[in-house]
Amino acid sequence: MTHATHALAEADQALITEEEALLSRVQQALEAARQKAGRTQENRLLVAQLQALREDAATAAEADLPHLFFQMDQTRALLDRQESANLPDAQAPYFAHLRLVGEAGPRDYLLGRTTFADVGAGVRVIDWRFAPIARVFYSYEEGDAFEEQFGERLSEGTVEVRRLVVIEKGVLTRIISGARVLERAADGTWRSVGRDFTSLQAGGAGTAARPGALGTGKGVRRVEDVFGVTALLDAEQYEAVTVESGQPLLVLGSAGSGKTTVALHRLAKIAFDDAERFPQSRMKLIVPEEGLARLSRRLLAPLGLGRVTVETRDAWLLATARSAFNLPGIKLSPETPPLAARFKRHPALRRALLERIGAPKTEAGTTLERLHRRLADAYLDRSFLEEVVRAAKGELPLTAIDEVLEHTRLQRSTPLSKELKDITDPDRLITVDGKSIDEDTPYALAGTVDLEDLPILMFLKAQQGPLGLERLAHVVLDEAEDFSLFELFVVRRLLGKGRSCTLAGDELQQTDAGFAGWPEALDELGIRDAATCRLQVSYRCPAPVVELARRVLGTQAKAESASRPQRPGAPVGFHHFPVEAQAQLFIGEALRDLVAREPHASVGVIASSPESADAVYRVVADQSWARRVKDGEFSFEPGVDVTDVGSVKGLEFDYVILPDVTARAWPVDDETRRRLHVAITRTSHQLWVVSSGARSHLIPREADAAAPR
Ligand SMILES: Nc1ncnc2c1ncn2[C@@H]1O[C@H](COP(=O)(O)OP(=O)(O)OP(=O)(O)O)[C@@H](O)[C@H]1O
Repeated sequence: MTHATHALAEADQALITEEEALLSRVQQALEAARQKAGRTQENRLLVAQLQALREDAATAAEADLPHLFFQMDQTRALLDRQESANLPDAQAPYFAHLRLVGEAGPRDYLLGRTTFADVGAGVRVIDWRFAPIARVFYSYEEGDAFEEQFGERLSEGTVEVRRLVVIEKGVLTRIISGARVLERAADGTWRSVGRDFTSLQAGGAGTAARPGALGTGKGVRRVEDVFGVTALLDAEQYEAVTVESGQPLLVLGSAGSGKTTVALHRLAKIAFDDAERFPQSRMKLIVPEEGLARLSRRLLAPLGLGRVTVETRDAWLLATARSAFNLPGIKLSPETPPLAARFKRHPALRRALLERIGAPKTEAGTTLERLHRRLADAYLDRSFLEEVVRAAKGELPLTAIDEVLEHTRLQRSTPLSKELKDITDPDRLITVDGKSIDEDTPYALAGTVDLEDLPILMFLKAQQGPLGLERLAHVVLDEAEDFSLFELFVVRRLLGKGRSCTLAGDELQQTDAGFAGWPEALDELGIRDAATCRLQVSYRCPAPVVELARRVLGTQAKAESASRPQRPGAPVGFHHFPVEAQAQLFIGEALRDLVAREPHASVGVIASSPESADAVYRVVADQSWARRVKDGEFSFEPGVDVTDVGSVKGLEFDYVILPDVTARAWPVDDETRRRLHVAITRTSHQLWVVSSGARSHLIPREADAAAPR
């Protein structure tokens, strides 16, 4: 490969030549290995089979051809898979180059996802999960002296070369060595560019960004870097990833500091180190929202963890309760009133309940029906409810009491079908619009159980004996601040004595009631001795976004827990309009313009509520790139997702627009502060805050001065 290398220093050119020669050597060695694998017994059979099918096809009747072609395709796919099994992907075989100089002289190592060696050719690709080479890569800089235990012996030396390399479709396109970044353009020429992690990730050219204009050039083109963030883990993240597999781990850090990244890479490392003890089928990731569940599945697959189950908290609770109570189905209430839900998740209830109800005396008393009746008796006891609200010390309003009482009464009432049992004509039990007679009436609640009650019922059952659940080898709870003590109690039962788990969380992103504090959470899980790490760098959000997010939190923001932004970035755009319709039209225009300029960008329009999201969506509904995302059903394709703050935990978008930052939608209270903070911190490149009428008082005053209109 030859290049015009204008404006490149000699040293840069030498570096490129060296890396290209290395890649070429690896590709040749891989090709040789592939061919050798192709000559194995099994492959010979497949090749023979393919040949026979080809001969059949030459003489077959036309009607038989589709079937024969199908078989040929399948055999060819099998052959491909066999040949490349356990070999690195030749299109992107590694993501880093390390040269260590020790007693035995210099030695090159390449870090990738699959180990491969051809010593004769001087090629050593090492799986990133393989210590100690990986430890040297993640923990030392170029030029550092290192000292690590390599098996039995202590190895010392210097890190002569530590480079990140991006290989796309078999072609080397970027080399990052310390502060030096070299990039290959589409025409094959190389140039030297400044170091910017975001350009590494998104591949954007980067243009001067102003608050009044949406777009920074980051979504112009897309780079499918198969190794993604694995190559970029910092030393402290790697330290957390490599915490011993049996040890419980709590990963803390502010929004976008890489908590999910660490938790998922830890899973990959554990599965690699001890596949027998930690088979994927016995590891589970539980997250509070559907959107994050979908994202996590996408992130797990390239880490080789496609068989780890990812469940939302609600789906997990229902499946676990069905199994604990041995029931094929549980009739859930369509929705728990917000204050009743908050009451049932509060730590004060966890403390008061056992005293009130006590353990069931016999196994017969542990059916869901009987336990639910006893629980409902407690919920119908006003003095008990008052005691819990008092113990909550202001975190539960007094009005929660009446809401719990009323809701429980409806749930314990006699179903309408029983009251109307004398009516024998089934048609008379259907309304004119075809619905069942109790649908959309308070009677629909009769005989139902709230989702929030499921962990409580399992907690009560467990006081009598085991829950009979299948044990898990490792559990990851992401957004762990959204799990109640009762839910953590059930997780503890799933883990049994193993205790191997990873909690990733940030108390400042707590959006579901019930967080008791980290010491209490660890106590409930029986892992008070968990290793704890606090991630220090905020990778997702540029500095202006981090600053706004901090200010929105008000006094809840704690200096000691703040991660520092890793890069500057576009200023936040504040846009205020007299009326809502103007704001919406403005957003519609800006989106059209942005998508035309940056077709590969991901944009999140994050409203305060589903209703508000519906209203904004109307202005772009006719555009093919606009999606109204409900219930977390994100596709993660380029384009615009119009959604609400209740669906975006753990997600990120290149551009975020908050379309309705009004005083009514975002009032001043601690919970709203945290919700707005979550919405703001979804931004990876640029944020716009749009308001109309009276702007939310959560937005600092100086924003007026910064506003471009
Ligand atoms: N060391 C790193 N270098 C560069 N980018 C990183 C690094 N670690 C994580 N990232 C990127 O930062 C973004 C945020 O990471 P991640 O989602 O893991 O953070 P989080 O702390 O779980 O966020 P949230 O609090 O919103 O759930 C992702 O795009 C991730 O790929």
